[in-house]
Amino acid sequence: MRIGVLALQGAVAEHIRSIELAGGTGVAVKKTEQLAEIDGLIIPGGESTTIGKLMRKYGFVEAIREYAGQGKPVFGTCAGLIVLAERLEGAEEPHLRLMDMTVARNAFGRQRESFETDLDVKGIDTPLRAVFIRAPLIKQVSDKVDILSMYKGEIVTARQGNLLASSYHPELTDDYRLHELFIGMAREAKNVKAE
Ligand SMILES: NC(=O)CC[C@H](N)C(=O)O
Repeated sequence: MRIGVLALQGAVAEHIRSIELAGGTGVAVKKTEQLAEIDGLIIPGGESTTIGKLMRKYGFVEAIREYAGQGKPVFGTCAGLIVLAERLEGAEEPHLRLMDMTVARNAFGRQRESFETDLDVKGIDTPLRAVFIRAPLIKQVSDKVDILSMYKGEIVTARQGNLLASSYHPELTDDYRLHELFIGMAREAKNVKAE
């Protein structure tokens, strides 16, 4: 499976490394035309305001909405999760408005800016190592969204059909099982299309 990583800003090389560890081929996506050549897209962590601005500038908002609308898988991690949300808490403008959830940015406060933990994730048999960095939280989801993991009573991993989102960085450890799960989603989407 060829998995693209949106390469406008953020942790791009790290995601490509995890994709390759998980048995896929990682591609840095800098132009909208490249979406036609990939089986799934990851929107990395970084700074959602910057990623959102650059997405608008280079035509990615419409292009990714169309890509996801065709049933192709999209995975947002940390800032990427913020970018996927239908609603953001406060007065902030949402970006792609693809996943039916409300997200709070920088939800852990200053005292817990960054930390690592082991998370139980639906579909992964033993706890996943997760790195949280100025992480967002999913505050509310509609019934279209499947909750895959919680941390201290808060939602940190979710899936809505072909869309996957994590509050944390799954690409900063050697535990690439969430990438494996996403590659499985890409394989599934491709098979459905081929039938
Ligand atoms: N690690 C991250 O991606 C941090 C997200 C960042 N705090 C934001 O609001 O966009």
